[in-house]
Parts: sequence; C-alpha cells; structure tokens
Amino acid sequence: MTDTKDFALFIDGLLAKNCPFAIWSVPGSNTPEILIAEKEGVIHLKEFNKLNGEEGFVFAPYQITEHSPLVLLKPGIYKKGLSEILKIDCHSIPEEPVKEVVPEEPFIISKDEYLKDIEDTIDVIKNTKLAKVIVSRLLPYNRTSESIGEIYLQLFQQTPNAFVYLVNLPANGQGQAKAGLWMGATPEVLLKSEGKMLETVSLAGTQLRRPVDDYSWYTKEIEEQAFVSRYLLDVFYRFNIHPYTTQGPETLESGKVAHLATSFRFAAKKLASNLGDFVAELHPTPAVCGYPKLKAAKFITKIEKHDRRYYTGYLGPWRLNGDVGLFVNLRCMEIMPEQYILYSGGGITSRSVPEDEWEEINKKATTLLSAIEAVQNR
Ligand SMILES: C=C(O[C@H]1C=CC=C(C(=O)O)[C@@H]1O)C(=O)O
Repeated sequence: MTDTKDFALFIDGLLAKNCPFAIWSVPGSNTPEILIAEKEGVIHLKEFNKLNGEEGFVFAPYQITEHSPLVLLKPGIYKKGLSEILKIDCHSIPEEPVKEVVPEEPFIISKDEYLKDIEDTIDVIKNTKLAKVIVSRLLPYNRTSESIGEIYLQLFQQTPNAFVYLVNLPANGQGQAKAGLWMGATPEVLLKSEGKMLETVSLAGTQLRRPVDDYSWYTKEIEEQAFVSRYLLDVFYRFNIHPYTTQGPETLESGKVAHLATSFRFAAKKLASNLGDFVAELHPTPAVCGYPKLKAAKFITKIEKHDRRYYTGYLGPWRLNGDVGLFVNLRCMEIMPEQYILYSGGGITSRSVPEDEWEEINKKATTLLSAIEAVQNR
C-alpha cells in the first residue's frame, strides 16, 4: 500500500519535472515499467514505416501531422517493477522549463448531433460500398487539483486486463510540437512478441460486461469483428505470412465492456527485416478506421469535426530489450490544464442502431471516468 502511494507521488514528481517519459503495464501483469528519455532522446519520425531498425517506446498518432507527430522515446532510464522504479532518484532528473502552449478548444458535439451523424453514416453504408466505419466523439470532463499519479494508480488497479499507460511528451525548447500528456487503458493488441512468435489480434463488437461469462453475440458484432480479421489476413497475404495459428473469436472483457477477439500467431522470423513496414500496413485496422480502409478513412475526415490526434493511434515498447508490445490507443484521454478530453468511438455498420451506439461510446468512456471519479470523490 505504501509502495503504491509512493508510486503516485513519484509520478506527480516526474510530471513536475516536465520531462518526457512513458509508464505502462501490460494486460494481466501488475508490474509497471517506465522509460524516461533524455531531451535529445525524443525523436519525431516522418512516416509510419520509419520504425524499422529503431528501439524505444513508440507513441503514434492516428495520422501523422505537424500537430501530432509520430514519437519515439529512446531509452534513457528504463526500469521494470515497482520497487526498481521507486529507486529512481527524481533529483537526478533535470527539470525542463515549461513552455506555455494555449490548448486548442476541443470540438464537442451534442448527443443530437452525434445521433444525426450516425443516421447519416448508416445511410451512406446502405447506399455505397462502405461496409463499416468507426465514428468517434470527444467527452470533456472537469479537471481540478487532483493528483494525476493517483488517477493512474486507480486505472492500473481497476483495469488489470488492459495495457494501462501514462505518456508525457511536453513541448521542448527545440520547437518540436508537443504530443502532450495522455493516459489510457486499452485492451487491443496491435502487435506483440512472445519469444520467437508474434501475435496480432482482431478486436471488435462490444457489449456490457456481465457478472458471469455467458455472452451471446449478435450478427452485427460478429460481422464487424469479421471485417477486422479479414483485413488482417489481407495484410498477412501481402507479407507472405504463412503458416499462422488462430484462436477465437472469443470474448475478451475489459473495463465495463466485453469484445469479440481473434488472435493470430506466426513466427517472428517472417518479418525479421521489415517489421516496421508490417506495422505501418496494419495501422489503422478496421477496428478503428473501417472497411474498405481507404473509403472509411475518407469518410472519417468528413464526418468527424475533431482531430483524433493519438486516439486510435498505437503505442508501446518497440524492440525494447528485444520485445515488441504495441497496443491500439483506445479508452484514452488527453490531460489538459483544466479538463480531461476523453475519446470514444464505435464501429458503425448497416445494422447499427444510433441510440445503442450512443450508449456504447459512453460505456467505453467509463473505464477512465471511474478512475477520475474515484480520486475526485475522495
Ligand atoms: C473504437 C473503439 O473501440 C474499438 C475496439 C473494440 C470494439 C469496437 C466496437 O465495438 O465498435 C471498436 O472497434 C473505442 O473504444 O473508441
């Protein structure tokens, strides 16, 4: 208990230093890891496929823009395990000057506007070749003086089956854009190594979590998840990945919701020289963009008035000590000076019901809201 309290204090201490770092824990583990980069160790990569040959912690946006660069944190200090992390001497970390950046006003739509967007989306799907598209919305939540370290700790304790993270990428003196301060708890694996094997997962379809594991899935959810699996197999074909094993679709619970998931595993040696290209091709999958991919991406730029920034991008260790652990950035928020901006979206198909989609995106947001509220209501 004291250790976890110290952990929250340690995180707040690091944030006060304004230094670039990532803290994370992988699903099913209660072992946090940390990478603190030196100022010169924050690299902006120009394209998604520039990860070949790099090593560190990746924080990738949905789309690379000047405002939302693809960031690689090069290992400066790397530690695994609470007691190792707490041995880091915060005093030895140089304090960076805070560069005041006026935050852009987030574009928030009302429930009625959201429902209208979903009706329009369903119409387009019924009348064109677009089969599935993910439509998202921002949810603002008031930030007061509560500790960010405490909120992270809550999220870490409440969502053990997710990749829980806190990433701080402040603006630096070299005129680099800032990615900002982000927190999340995502269940979606993009690409993960396990010994000599690699795993990617197709995840989609959502329902409320049940007290007992007696889920039954409807055609809408089975179809929307199948689009993701089909797309992954297209990418496998292009990269000549064969043989592979599959497991699922099966139910995967995370936070207050459950999804359908199929896992695909294959030998890592298939991608020994072009793993970065493979990730660049996988992203964004139809779990966060849609199907067919290009039509869906185009539709998203028309229907969504907000910038997704790092939501539906991906993040995680990249060849760090030989391991890859990339997750899709879902159930996440950007932490602004006076508010939290939560991002939540859902897959729309011809079978979608607008009011159900509204409930789904709000339910997904409860993963973060319950951590914030637990700290605010103390
Ligand atoms: C886009 C999100 O979730 C995706 C992942 C799992 C299930 C999804 C769904 O049922 O719509 C989404 O494809 C989100 O949480 O914002």
